[in-house]
Amino acid sequence: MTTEMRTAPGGGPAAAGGGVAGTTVAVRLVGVGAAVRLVFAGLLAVATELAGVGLVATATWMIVRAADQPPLAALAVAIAGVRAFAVLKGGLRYAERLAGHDAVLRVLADVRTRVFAALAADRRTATGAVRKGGGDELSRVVSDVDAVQDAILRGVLPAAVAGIVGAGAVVVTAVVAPAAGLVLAAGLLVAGVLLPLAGHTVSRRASADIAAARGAVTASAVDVVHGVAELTAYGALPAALDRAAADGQRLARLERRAATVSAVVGGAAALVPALTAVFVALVVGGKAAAVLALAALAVGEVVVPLAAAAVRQSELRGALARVRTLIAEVPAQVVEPDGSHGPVPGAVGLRLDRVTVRYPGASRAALDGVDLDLPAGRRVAVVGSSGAGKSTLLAVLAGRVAVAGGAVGGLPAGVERWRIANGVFADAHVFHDTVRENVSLSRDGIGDDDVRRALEDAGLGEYRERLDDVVGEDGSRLSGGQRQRLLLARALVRAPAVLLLDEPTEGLDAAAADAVLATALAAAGSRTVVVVTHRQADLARFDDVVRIEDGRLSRT
Ligand SMILES: Nc1ncnc2c1ncn2[C@@H]1O[C@H](COP(=O)(O)OP(=O)(O)OP(=O)(O)O)[C@@H](O)[C@H]1O
Repeated sequence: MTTEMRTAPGGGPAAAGGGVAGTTVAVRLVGVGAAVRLVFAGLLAVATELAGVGLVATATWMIVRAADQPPLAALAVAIAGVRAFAVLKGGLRYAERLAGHDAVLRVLADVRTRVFAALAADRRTATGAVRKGGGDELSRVVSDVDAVQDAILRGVLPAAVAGIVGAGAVVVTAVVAPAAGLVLAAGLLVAGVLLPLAGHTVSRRASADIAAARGAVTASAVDVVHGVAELTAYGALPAALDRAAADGQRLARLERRAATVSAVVGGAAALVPALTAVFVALVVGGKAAAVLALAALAVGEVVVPLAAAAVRQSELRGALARVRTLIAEVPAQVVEPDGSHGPVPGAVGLRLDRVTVRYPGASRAALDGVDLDLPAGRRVAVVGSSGAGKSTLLAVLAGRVAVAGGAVGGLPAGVERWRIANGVFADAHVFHDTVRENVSLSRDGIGDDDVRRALEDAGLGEYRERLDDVVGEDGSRLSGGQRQRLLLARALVRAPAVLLLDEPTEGLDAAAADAVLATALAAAGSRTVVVVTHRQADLARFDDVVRIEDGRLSRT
Protein backbone atom coordinates (compact mmCIF):
# COMPACT_ATOMS: atom_id res chain seq x y z
CA MET A 1 0.00 0.00 0.00
CA THR A 2 1.63 3.20 -1.13
CA THR A 3 -0.80 5.60 0.43
CA GLU A 4 0.83 6.79 3.59
CA MET A 5 -1.15 8.21 6.48
CA ARG A 6 -0.01 9.74 9.71
CA THR A 7 -1.96 11.89 12.09
CA ALA A 8 0.02 14.48 13.95
CA PRO A 9 -1.38 15.90 17.17
CA GLY A 10 -2.00 19.52 17.86
CA GLY A 11 -2.09 22.16 15.17
CA GLY A 12 -1.54 25.87 15.05
CA PRO A 13 -3.97 27.96 17.04
CA ALA A 14 -4.24 30.53 14.29
CA ALA A 15 -7.62 30.68 12.63
CA ALA A 16 -7.69 30.29 8.89
CA GLY A 17 -6.75 33.57 7.34
CA GLY A 18 -5.45 34.72 10.70
CA GLY A 19 -2.13 35.63 9.15
CA VAL A 20 -3.69 38.56 7.33
CA ALA A 21 -6.00 39.64 10.14
CA GLY A 22 -3.30 41.76 11.68
CA THR A 23 -3.07 43.86 8.56
CA THR A 24 -6.76 44.84 8.76
CA VAL A 25 -6.06 48.16 10.38
CA ALA A 26 -3.41 49.00 7.84
CA VAL A 27 -5.65 48.31 4.86
CA ARG A 28 -6.80 51.55 3.32
CA LEU A 29 -9.78 52.05 1.09
CA VAL A 30 -8.20 54.87 -0.87
CA GLY A 31 -4.89 54.55 -2.71
CA VAL A 32 -2.36 57.36 -3.14
CA GLY A 33 -3.46 58.23 -6.70
CA ALA A 34 -7.09 58.54 -5.70
CA ALA A 35 -6.15 60.56 -2.61
CA VAL A 36 -4.37 63.13 -4.81
CA ARG A 37 -7.45 63.39 -7.02
CA LEU A 38 -9.67 63.81 -3.97
CA VAL A 39 -7.46 66.59 -2.61
CA PHE A 40 -7.66 68.33 -5.99
CA ALA A 41 -11.46 68.01 -5.97
CA GLY A 42 -11.47 69.35 -2.40
CA LEU A 43 -9.42 72.39 -3.40
CA LEU A 44 -11.84 73.08 -6.25
CA ALA A 45 -14.72 72.81 -3.78
CA VAL A 46 -12.99 75.28 -1.43
CA ALA A 47 -12.51 77.70 -4.34
CA THR A 48 -16.19 77.27 -5.31
CA GLU A 49 -17.41 78.07 -1.81
CA LEU A 50 -15.07 81.04 -1.50
CA ALA A 51 -16.37 82.36 -4.83
CA GLY A 52 -19.90 81.97 -3.44
CA VAL A 53 -19.05 83.89 -0.27
CA GLY A 54 -17.27 86.53 -2.36
CA LEU A 55 -20.35 86.84 -4.57
CA VAL A 56 -22.68 87.40 -1.60
CA ALA A 57 -20.30 89.85 0.09
CA THR A 58 -19.68 91.89 -3.09
CA ALA A 59 -23.34 91.94 -4.07
CA THR A 60 -24.35 93.04 -0.55
CA TRP A 61 -21.71 95.76 -0.52
CA MET A 62 -22.92 96.95 -3.92
CA ILE A 63 -26.56 97.14 -2.78
CA VAL A 64 -25.64 98.97 0.44
CA ARG A 65 -23.42 101.37 -1.50
CA ALA A 66 -26.07 101.90 -4.18
CA ALA A 67 -28.47 103.09 -1.50
CA ASP A 68 -26.29 106.23 -1.26
CA GLN A 69 -26.85 106.81 -5.00
CA PRO A 70 -23.16 107.21 -5.86
CA PRO A 71 -22.01 107.77 -9.47
CA LEU A 72 -22.16 104.58 -11.49
CA ALA A 73 -18.38 104.59 -11.88
CA ALA A 74 -18.06 104.04 -8.10
CA LEU A 75 -19.92 100.75 -8.49
CA ALA A 76 -18.14 99.60 -11.65
CA VAL A 77 -15.58 97.44 -9.82
CA ALA A 78 -18.27 95.87 -7.63
CA ILE A 79 -20.45 95.12 -10.70
CA ALA A 80 -17.49 93.47 -12.42
CA GLY A 81 -16.70 91.61 -9.18
CA VAL A 82 -20.25 90.26 -8.87
CA ARG A 83 -20.18 89.07 -12.48
CA ALA A 84 -16.73 87.51 -12.07
CA PHE A 85 -17.66 85.71 -8.83
CA ALA A 86 -20.92 84.45 -10.36
CA VAL A 87 -19.22 83.06 -13.46
CA LEU A 88 -16.34 81.70 -11.38
CA LYS A 89 -18.67 80.00 -8.95
CA GLY A 90 -20.60 78.24 -11.73
CA GLY A 91 -17.47 77.14 -13.55
CA LEU A 92 -15.71 75.99 -10.41
CA ARG A 93 -18.79 74.08 -9.21
CA TYR A 94 -18.88 72.20 -12.51
CA ALA A 95 -15.15 71.41 -12.34
CA GLU A 96 -15.43 70.38 -8.69
CA ARG A 97 -18.31 67.98 -9.38
CA LEU A 98 -16.40 66.52 -12.31
CA ALA A 99 -13.19 66.04 -10.33
CA GLY A 100 -14.95 64.83 -7.18
CA HIS A 101 -17.08 62.24 -8.92
CA ASP A 102 -14.20 61.13 -11.11
CA ALA A 103 -12.04 60.56 -8.02
CA VAL A 104 -14.81 58.80 -6.12
CA LEU A 105 -15.76 56.57 -9.05
CA ARG A 106 -12.11 55.56 -9.40
CA VAL A 107 -12.00 54.73 -5.69
CA LEU A 108 -15.22 52.71 -6.07
CA ALA A 109 -13.89 50.83 -9.09
CA ASP A 110 -10.77 49.95 -7.12
CA VAL A 111 -12.73 48.93 -4.02
CA ARG A 112 -15.15 46.85 -6.12
CA THR A 113 -12.26 45.03 -7.77
CA ARG A 114 -10.69 44.27 -4.39
CA VAL A 115 -14.00 43.20 -2.88
CA PHE A 116 -14.64 40.95 -5.88
CA ALA A 117 -11.22 39.37 -5.38
CA ALA A 118 -12.08 38.89 -1.72
CA LEU A 119 -15.41 37.26 -2.59
CA ALA A 120 -13.73 35.01 -5.16
CA ALA A 121 -11.14 34.05 -2.54
CA ASP A 122 -13.95 33.57 -0.04
CA ARG A 123 -15.28 30.71 -2.18
CA ARG A 124 -11.97 28.97 -1.66
CA THR A 125 -11.04 29.87 1.88
CA ALA A 126 -12.35 29.22 5.34
CA THR A 127 -13.06 32.87 6.00
CA GLY A 128 -16.52 32.22 4.54
CA ALA A 129 -17.81 35.67 5.52
CA VAL A 130 -20.15 35.88 2.59
CA ARG A 131 -20.86 32.20 2.16
CA LYS A 132 -22.35 32.05 5.64
CA GLY A 133 -25.07 34.51 4.75
CA GLY A 134 -25.64 33.64 1.08
CA GLY A 135 -27.58 36.06 -1.13
CA ASP A 136 -28.64 38.30 1.74
CA GLU A 137 -25.03 38.81 2.74
CA LEU A 138 -24.06 39.42 -0.87
CA SER A 139 -26.59 42.24 -1.29
CA ARG A 140 -25.29 43.75 1.94
CA VAL A 141 -21.78 43.71 0.48
CA VAL A 142 -23.07 45.61 -2.57
CA SER A 143 -24.62 48.34 -0.42
CA ASP A 144 -21.56 48.40 1.84
CA VAL A 145 -19.38 49.19 -1.17
CA ASP A 146 -21.80 51.93 -2.25
CA ALA A 147 -21.40 53.39 1.24
CA VAL A 148 -17.78 54.20 0.37
CA GLN A 149 -19.10 56.70 -2.21
CA ASP A 150 -21.46 58.29 0.32
CA ALA A 151 -18.77 58.48 2.97
CA ILE A 152 -16.42 60.38 0.68
CA LEU A 153 -18.87 62.61 -1.21
CA ARG A 154 -21.17 63.43 1.72
CA GLY A 155 -18.78 63.04 4.63
CA VAL A 156 -15.05 63.47 4.21
CA LEU A 157 -15.00 66.01 1.36
CA PRO A 158 -17.69 68.40 2.72
CA ALA A 159 -16.16 68.28 6.21
CA ALA A 160 -12.70 69.17 4.90
CA VAL A 161 -14.08 71.93 2.68
CA ALA A 162 -16.20 73.37 5.50
CA GLY A 163 -13.18 73.35 7.81
CA ILE A 164 -10.98 75.29 5.38
CA VAL A 165 -13.68 77.75 4.23
CA GLY A 166 -14.86 78.30 7.82
CA ALA A 167 -11.35 78.93 9.16
CA GLY A 168 -10.57 81.34 6.30
CA ALA A 169 -13.83 83.24 6.77
CA VAL A 170 -13.26 83.59 10.53
CA VAL A 171 -9.77 84.99 9.98
CA VAL A 172 -10.90 87.51 7.33
CA THR A 173 -13.94 88.57 9.41
CA ALA A 174 -11.80 88.93 12.54
CA VAL A 175 -9.41 91.21 10.64
CA VAL A 176 -12.32 93.47 9.57
CA ALA A 177 -14.23 93.27 12.86
CA PRO A 178 -12.77 91.09 15.68
CA ALA A 179 -16.12 90.78 17.51
CA ALA A 180 -17.83 89.57 14.34
CA GLY A 181 -14.99 87.07 13.86
CA LEU A 182 -15.66 85.65 17.33
CA VAL A 183 -19.40 85.40 16.72
CA LEU A 184 -18.81 83.69 13.38
CA ALA A 185 -16.32 81.25 14.96
CA ALA A 186 -18.85 80.40 17.69
CA GLY A 187 -21.66 79.91 15.16
CA LEU A 188 -19.54 77.69 12.92
CA LEU A 189 -18.37 75.68 15.91
CA VAL A 190 -21.96 75.01 16.97
CA ALA A 191 -23.30 74.23 13.47
CA GLY A 192 -20.24 72.47 12.11
CA VAL A 193 -18.82 70.65 15.13
CA LEU A 194 -21.12 70.45 18.17
CA LEU A 195 -24.36 69.60 16.37
CA PRO A 196 -22.74 67.04 14.04
CA LEU A 197 -21.04 65.49 17.09
CA ALA A 198 -24.34 65.36 18.96
CA GLY A 199 -26.09 63.84 15.94
CA HIS A 200 -23.33 61.29 15.53
CA THR A 201 -23.42 60.32 19.21
CA VAL A 202 -27.20 59.99 19.37
CA SER A 203 -27.47 58.06 16.13
CA ARG A 204 -24.46 55.76 16.58
CA ARG A 205 -26.31 53.29 18.75
CA ALA A 206 -29.47 53.61 16.65
CA SER A 207 -27.70 52.82 13.39
CA ALA A 208 -26.20 49.62 14.83
CA ASP A 209 -29.73 48.63 15.92
CA ILE A 210 -31.14 49.55 12.50
CA ALA A 211 -28.51 47.47 10.70
CA ALA A 212 -29.33 44.48 12.92
CA ALA A 213 -33.09 45.03 12.49
CA ARG A 214 -32.71 45.29 8.70
CA GLY A 215 -30.80 42.00 8.69
CA ALA A 216 -33.53 40.39 10.79
CA VAL A 217 -36.26 41.62 8.41
CA THR A 218 -34.42 40.26 5.37
CA ALA A 219 -33.68 36.97 7.09
CA SER A 220 -37.28 36.42 8.21
CA ALA A 221 -38.65 37.42 4.79
CA VAL A 222 -36.27 35.02 3.03
CA ASP A 223 -37.15 32.25 5.51
CA VAL A 224 -40.88 32.72 4.99
CA VAL A 225 -40.60 32.85 1.18
CA HIS A 226 -38.27 29.84 0.89
CA GLY A 227 -39.88 27.80 3.62
CA VAL A 228 -43.53 28.56 2.85
CA ALA A 229 -44.31 24.94 1.87
CA GLU A 230 -42.90 23.46 5.11
CA LEU A 231 -44.37 26.21 7.27
CA THR A 232 -47.81 25.64 5.72
CA ALA A 233 -47.54 21.87 6.00
CA TYR A 234 -46.69 22.08 9.72
CA GLY A 235 -49.24 24.84 10.42
CA ALA A 236 -46.44 27.21 11.42
CA LEU A 237 -47.04 29.85 8.73
CA PRO A 238 -49.16 32.29 10.83
CA ALA A 239 -46.51 32.35 13.60
CA ALA A 240 -43.72 32.87 11.05
CA LEU A 241 -45.68 35.70 9.40
CA ASP A 242 -46.25 37.29 12.83
CA ARG A 243 -42.53 37.12 13.54
CA ALA A 244 -41.71 38.67 10.15
CA ALA A 245 -44.29 41.43 10.74
CA ALA A 246 -42.87 42.11 14.23
CA ASP A 247 -39.39 42.41 12.73
CA GLY A 248 -40.74 44.86 10.15
CA GLN A 249 -42.47 46.95 12.81
CA ARG A 250 -39.33 47.08 14.94
CA LEU A 251 -37.33 48.30 11.96
CA ALA A 252 -39.96 50.94 11.13
CA ARG A 253 -39.89 52.14 14.77
CA LEU A 254 -36.12 52.45 14.79
CA GLU A 255 -36.04 54.23 11.44
CA ARG A 256 -38.73 56.67 12.59
CA ARG A 257 -36.66 57.49 15.65
CA ALA A 258 -33.50 57.93 13.57
CA ALA A 259 -35.35 60.18 11.10
CA THR A 260 -36.54 62.34 14.01
CA VAL A 261 -32.98 62.72 15.32
CA SER A 262 -31.77 63.60 11.84
CA ALA A 263 -34.54 66.17 11.36
CA VAL A 264 -33.99 67.81 14.76
CA VAL A 265 -30.21 68.02 14.38
CA GLY A 266 -30.44 69.14 10.74
CA GLY A 267 -33.07 71.76 11.56
CA ALA A 268 -31.03 73.14 14.45
CA ALA A 269 -27.95 73.29 12.24
CA ALA A 270 -29.88 75.24 9.61
CA LEU A 271 -31.04 77.73 12.23
CA VAL A 272 -27.58 78.49 13.57
CA PRO A 273 -26.17 80.39 10.52
CA ALA A 274 -29.26 82.63 10.52
CA LEU A 275 -28.77 83.42 14.22
CA THR A 276 -25.04 83.92 13.63
CA ALA A 277 -25.80 86.44 10.87
CA VAL A 278 -28.17 88.34 13.19
CA PHE A 279 -25.55 88.46 15.98
CA VAL A 280 -22.83 89.54 13.55
CA ALA A 281 -25.09 92.38 12.39
CA LEU A 282 -25.70 93.35 16.03
CA VAL A 283 -22.02 93.43 17.04
CA VAL A 284 -20.87 95.26 13.91
CA GLY A 285 -22.19 98.71 13.31
CA GLY A 286 -22.53 100.68 10.11
CA LYS A 287 -22.47 99.57 6.52
CA ALA A 288 -20.09 96.64 7.17
CA ALA A 289 -22.85 94.99 9.26
CA ALA A 290 -24.90 93.87 6.25
CA VAL A 291 -21.87 92.69 4.30
CA LEU A 292 -20.41 90.66 7.19
CA ALA A 293 -23.81 89.29 8.27
CA LEU A 294 -24.67 87.99 4.80
CA ALA A 295 -21.14 86.68 4.28
CA ALA A 296 -21.50 84.84 7.61
CA LEU A 297 -24.81 83.42 6.37
CA ALA A 298 -23.13 82.21 3.16
CA VAL A 299 -20.29 80.58 5.12
CA GLY A 300 -22.84 78.99 7.45
CA GLU A 301 -24.50 77.34 4.45
CA VAL A 302 -21.27 75.42 3.85
CA VAL A 303 -21.34 73.81 7.30
CA VAL A 304 -25.11 73.15 7.56
CA PRO A 305 -25.03 69.78 5.68
CA LEU A 306 -22.42 68.44 8.12
CA ALA A 307 -24.98 67.67 10.84
CA ALA A 308 -27.09 65.44 8.59
CA ALA A 309 -23.89 63.93 7.14
CA ALA A 310 -22.66 63.07 10.66
CA VAL A 311 -25.91 61.26 11.42
CA ARG A 312 -25.56 59.30 8.19
CA GLN A 313 -21.86 58.76 8.83
CA SER A 314 -22.57 56.59 11.84
CA GLU A 315 -24.74 54.39 9.61
CA LEU A 316 -21.87 54.18 7.14
CA ARG A 317 -19.24 53.35 9.75
CA GLY A 318 -20.33 49.72 10.02
CA ALA A 319 -20.46 49.40 6.25
CA LEU A 320 -16.96 50.83 5.82
CA ALA A 321 -15.59 48.60 8.58
CA ARG A 322 -17.08 45.55 6.85
CA VAL A 323 -15.57 46.54 3.49
CA ARG A 324 -12.18 47.07 5.11
CA THR A 325 -12.36 43.69 6.85
CA LEU A 326 -13.46 41.96 3.68
CA ILE A 327 -10.62 43.46 1.66
CA ALA A 328 -8.14 42.61 4.40
CA GLU A 329 -9.26 38.98 4.24
CA VAL A 330 -7.97 38.45 0.70
CA PRO A 331 -5.27 35.90 1.40
CA ALA A 332 -2.00 36.82 -0.22
CA GLN A 333 -1.64 33.35 -1.67
CA VAL A 334 -4.76 33.51 -3.83
CA VAL A 335 -3.73 33.59 -7.47
CA GLU A 336 -6.27 35.05 -9.84
CA PRO A 337 -6.81 33.07 -13.03
CA ASP A 338 -5.14 34.92 -15.87
CA GLY A 339 -5.32 32.24 -18.52
CA SER A 340 -1.54 31.96 -18.63
CA HIS A 341 -1.38 28.47 -17.17
CA GLY A 342 -0.01 25.53 -19.03
CA PRO A 343 -2.01 22.38 -19.76
CA VAL A 344 -3.09 20.39 -16.73
CA PRO A 345 -0.90 17.29 -16.48
CA GLY A 346 -2.62 13.92 -16.88
CA ALA A 347 -1.47 12.06 -13.76
CA VAL A 348 -0.94 14.08 -10.64
CA GLY A 349 -0.67 13.21 -6.98
CA LEU A 350 -0.95 15.45 -3.93
CA ARG A 351 0.51 15.36 -0.47
CA LEU A 352 -0.84 16.81 2.77
CA ASP A 353 1.78 17.55 5.38
CA ARG A 354 0.49 18.11 8.93
CA VAL A 355 -2.47 20.05 7.60
CA THR A 356 -4.69 21.78 10.15
CA VAL A 357 -7.92 23.57 9.30
CA ARG A 358 -9.82 25.63 11.82
CA TYR A 359 -13.07 27.30 10.79
CA PRO A 360 -13.67 30.79 12.21
CA GLY A 361 -15.40 30.59 15.57
CA ALA A 362 -15.00 26.79 15.82
CA SER A 363 -13.79 25.49 19.17
CA ARG A 364 -11.80 22.65 17.65
CA ALA A 365 -9.91 22.04 14.42
CA ALA A 366 -11.91 20.46 11.59
CA LEU A 367 -8.67 18.81 10.46
CA ASP A 368 -5.91 18.33 12.98
CA GLY A 369 -2.34 17.78 11.72
CA VAL A 370 -3.35 15.49 8.88
CA ASP A 371 -0.71 13.79 6.72
CA LEU A 372 -1.85 12.11 3.52
CA ASP A 373 0.23 10.93 0.62
CA LEU A 374 -1.86 10.63 -2.52
CA PRO A 375 0.25 9.21 -5.37
CA ALA A 376 -0.82 9.80 -8.98
CA GLY A 377 -3.47 7.36 -10.16
CA ARG A 378 -4.36 6.12 -6.67
CA ARG A 379 -8.02 5.62 -5.76
CA VAL A 380 -8.78 6.43 -2.17
CA ALA A 381 -12.03 6.14 -0.22
CA VAL A 382 -12.55 8.41 2.77
CA VAL A 383 -14.86 7.19 5.53
CA GLY A 384 -15.79 8.51 8.95
CA SER A 385 -18.72 9.61 11.02
CA SER A 386 -20.77 12.72 10.32
CA GLY A 387 -18.89 15.93 11.06
CA ALA A 388 -15.56 14.09 11.26
CA GLY A 389 -13.89 16.29 8.63
CA LYS A 390 -14.25 14.30 5.38
CA SER A 391 -15.66 17.18 3.29
CA THR A 392 -13.03 19.48 4.78
CA LEU A 393 -10.33 17.09 3.58
CA LEU A 394 -11.69 17.31 0.01
CA ALA A 395 -11.96 21.09 0.34
CA VAL A 396 -8.28 21.25 1.31
CA LEU A 397 -7.26 19.07 -1.64
CA ALA A 398 -9.22 21.39 -3.98
CA GLY A 399 -7.76 24.53 -2.40
CA ARG A 400 -11.21 25.70 -1.31
CA VAL A 401 -10.21 26.08 2.32
CA ALA A 402 -7.23 27.97 3.73
CA VAL A 403 -5.08 25.84 5.97
CA ALA A 404 -4.15 27.21 9.39
CA GLY A 405 -1.10 24.99 9.59
CA GLY A 406 0.87 22.53 7.49
CA ALA A 407 1.16 22.44 3.71
CA VAL A 408 -0.26 20.87 0.58
CA GLY A 409 2.46 19.64 -1.75
CA GLY A 410 2.82 17.87 -5.06
CA LEU A 411 1.26 20.63 -7.13
CA PRO A 412 2.90 21.18 -10.53
CA ALA A 413 4.45 24.64 -10.66
CA GLY A 414 2.32 27.47 -12.03
CA VAL A 415 -0.97 25.54 -11.94
CA GLU A 416 -3.77 26.53 -9.58
CA ARG A 417 -5.05 23.77 -7.32
CA TRP A 418 -8.65 23.89 -8.54
CA ARG A 419 -7.47 23.13 -12.07
CA ILE A 420 -5.82 19.98 -10.76
CA ALA A 421 -8.22 18.82 -8.07
CA ASN A 422 -11.95 19.31 -8.45
CA GLY A 423 -15.20 17.41 -8.53
CA VAL A 424 -18.45 17.06 -6.60
CA PHE A 425 -18.60 18.91 -3.28
CA ALA A 426 -21.24 18.83 -0.58
CA ASP A 427 -22.18 22.49 -1.17
CA ALA A 428 -22.24 22.28 -5.00
CA HIS A 429 -24.87 24.48 -6.62
CA VAL A 430 -27.27 23.50 -9.39
CA PHE A 431 -28.20 26.46 -11.57
CA HIS A 432 -31.73 27.34 -12.60
CA ASP A 433 -30.82 26.50 -16.19
CA THR A 434 -30.79 23.66 -18.69
CA VAL A 435 -29.20 20.26 -18.17
CA ARG A 436 -26.66 21.20 -20.85
CA GLU A 437 -25.61 24.42 -19.08
CA ASN A 438 -25.45 22.73 -15.70
CA VAL A 439 -23.06 20.12 -17.02
CA SER A 440 -20.93 22.26 -19.33
CA LEU A 441 -21.11 25.53 -17.34
CA SER A 442 -20.50 27.21 -20.73
CA ARG A 443 -16.89 26.05 -20.72
CA ASP A 444 -15.22 26.27 -24.10
CA GLY A 445 -14.88 23.11 -26.10
CA ILE A 446 -17.59 21.08 -24.35
CA GLY A 447 -20.10 19.97 -26.97
CA ASP A 448 -23.42 18.16 -26.67
CA ASP A 449 -21.73 14.79 -27.28
CA ASP A 450 -19.41 15.38 -24.32
CA VAL A 451 -22.37 16.33 -22.16
CA ARG A 452 -24.29 13.21 -23.20
CA ARG A 453 -21.30 10.95 -22.47
CA ALA A 454 -20.85 12.54 -19.04
CA LEU A 455 -24.55 12.07 -18.31
CA GLU A 456 -24.24 8.35 -19.23
CA ASP A 457 -21.12 7.96 -17.07
CA ALA A 458 -22.91 9.62 -14.17
CA GLY A 459 -25.94 7.31 -14.56
CA LEU A 460 -28.22 10.07 -15.83
CA GLY A 461 -28.78 8.60 -19.28
CA GLU A 462 -32.48 9.48 -19.12
CA TYR A 463 -31.49 13.10 -19.83
CA ARG A 464 -29.37 12.24 -22.91
CA GLU A 465 -32.00 13.66 -25.22
CA ARG A 466 -33.32 16.26 -22.80
CA LEU A 467 -30.39 18.63 -22.68
CA ASP A 468 -32.71 21.64 -22.97
CA ASP A 469 -34.75 20.70 -19.89
CA VAL A 470 -34.57 23.42 -17.24
CA VAL A 471 -33.82 21.82 -13.88
CA GLY A 472 -35.31 24.48 -11.55
CA GLU A 473 -33.82 26.55 -8.79
CA ASP A 474 -30.95 24.53 -7.27
CA GLY A 475 -32.28 21.50 -9.16
CA SER A 476 -35.76 21.61 -7.61
CA ARG A 477 -37.26 19.82 -10.65
CA LEU A 478 -34.93 16.85 -10.19
CA SER A 479 -35.04 14.08 -7.62
CA GLY A 480 -32.29 14.13 -4.99
CA GLY A 481 -30.50 11.28 -6.75
CA GLN A 482 -30.81 12.95 -10.19
CA ARG A 483 -29.43 16.18 -8.79
CA GLN A 484 -26.44 14.31 -7.41
CA ARG A 485 -25.84 12.54 -10.73
CA LEU A 486 -26.08 15.87 -12.59
CA LEU A 487 -23.28 17.20 -10.37
CA LEU A 488 -21.29 14.04 -11.05
CA ALA A 489 -21.75 14.55 -14.80
CA ARG A 490 -20.43 18.12 -14.39
CA ALA A 491 -17.34 16.74 -12.67
CA LEU A 492 -16.81 14.00 -15.26
CA VAL A 493 -17.35 16.03 -18.44
CA ARG A 494 -13.85 17.41 -18.24
CA ALA A 495 -12.47 15.51 -15.30
CA PRO A 496 -9.48 17.09 -13.55
CA ALA A 497 -6.28 15.16 -12.80
CA VAL A 498 -7.42 14.59 -9.22
CA LEU A 499 -11.13 13.80 -9.11
CA LEU A 500 -12.76 14.55 -5.76
CA LEU A 501 -16.24 13.14 -5.12
CA ASP A 502 -18.14 13.86 -1.91
CA GLU A 503 -20.75 11.12 -1.57
CA PRO A 504 -21.42 10.99 -5.33
CA THR A 505 -24.08 8.30 -5.03
CA GLU A 506 -26.03 9.83 -2.15
CA GLY A 507 -29.76 9.48 -2.72
CA LEU A 508 -29.47 6.43 -4.99
CA ASP A 509 -30.67 2.93 -4.16
CA ALA A 510 -27.96 0.30 -3.63
CA ALA A 511 -28.09 -1.12 -7.16
CA ALA A 512 -28.03 2.31 -8.82
CA ALA A 513 -25.23 3.48 -6.49
CA ASP A 514 -23.12 0.46 -7.44
CA ALA A 515 -23.67 1.04 -11.13
CA VAL A 516 -23.02 4.80 -10.98
CA LEU A 517 -19.80 4.43 -8.97
CA ALA A 518 -18.56 1.73 -11.34
CA THR A 519 -19.15 3.84 -14.47
CA ALA A 520 -17.78 6.99 -12.77
CA LEU A 521 -14.56 5.21 -11.79
CA ALA A 522 -14.27 3.75 -15.27
CA ALA A 523 -14.73 7.26 -16.72
CA ALA A 524 -12.04 8.57 -14.36
CA GLY A 525 -9.52 6.29 -16.13
CA SER A 526 -6.00 6.66 -14.73
CA ARG A 527 -6.81 9.78 -12.72
CA THR A 528 -6.24 10.08 -9.02
CA VAL A 529 -9.63 9.72 -7.31
CA VAL A 530 -10.69 10.54 -3.76
CA VAL A 531 -14.26 9.58 -2.83
CA VAL A 532 -16.07 10.27 0.43
CA THR A 533 -18.54 7.48 1.06
CA HIS A 534 -20.67 6.01 3.80
CA ARG A 535 -21.29 2.79 1.86
CA GLN A 536 -19.34 -0.25 3.01
CA ALA A 537 -20.05 -1.94 -0.33
CA ASP A 538 -18.06 0.75 -2.19
CA LEU A 539 -14.80 0.18 -0.36
CA ALA A 540 -13.66 -2.84 -2.38
CA ARG A 541 -13.39 -0.64 -5.46
CA PHE A 542 -10.58 1.46 -3.94
CA ASP A 543 -6.85 0.97 -3.51
CA ASP A 544 -6.88 2.55 -0.05
CA VAL A 545 -9.42 3.42 2.57
CA VAL A 546 -8.68 6.20 5.06
CA ARG A 547 -10.77 7.01 8.09
CA ILE A 548 -11.26 10.46 9.58
CA GLU A 549 -12.54 10.88 13.11
CA ASP A 550 -12.54 14.18 14.99
CA GLY A 551 -10.34 15.75 12.32
CA ARG A 552 -7.65 13.08 12.60
CA LEU A 553 -6.80 10.64 9.90
CA SER A 554 -6.02 6.95 10.24
CA ARG A 555 -5.83 3.95 7.90
CA THR A 556 -8.39 1.18 8.09
N1 LIG B 1 -18.02 26.39 6.73
C1 LIG B 1 -17.89 25.93 7.97
N2 LIG B 1 -17.83 26.79 9.00
C2 LIG B 1 -17.68 26.34 10.26
N3 LIG B 1 -17.57 25.05 10.60
C3 LIG B 1 -17.63 24.14 9.61
C4 LIG B 1 -17.79 24.54 8.25
N4 LIG B 1 -17.81 23.42 7.50
C5 LIG B 1 -17.66 22.38 8.35
N5 LIG B 1 -17.56 22.81 9.62
C6 LIG B 1 -17.33 21.99 10.81
O1 LIG B 1 -16.15 21.24 10.61
C7 LIG B 1 -16.31 19.91 11.05
C8 LIG B 1 -16.04 18.96 9.87
O2 LIG B 1 -17.05 19.17 8.91
P1 LIG B 1 -17.09 18.34 7.55
O3 LIG B 1 -18.14 18.93 6.69
O4 LIG B 1 -15.72 18.27 6.99
O5 LIG B 1 -17.53 16.91 8.08
P2 LIG B 1 -17.95 15.60 7.26
O6 LIG B 1 -17.13 14.50 7.82
O7 LIG B 1 -17.87 15.85 5.81
O8 LIG B 1 -19.46 15.46 7.73
P3 LIG B 1 -20.71 14.80 6.91
O9 LIG B 1 -20.41 13.34 6.72
O10 LIG B 1 -21.86 15.00 7.85
O11 LIG B 1 -20.84 15.55 5.64
C9 LIG B 1 -17.71 19.80 11.61
O12 LIG B 1 -17.61 19.95 13.01
C10 LIG B 1 -18.45 20.97 11.01
O13 LIG B 1 -19.42 21.45 11.89
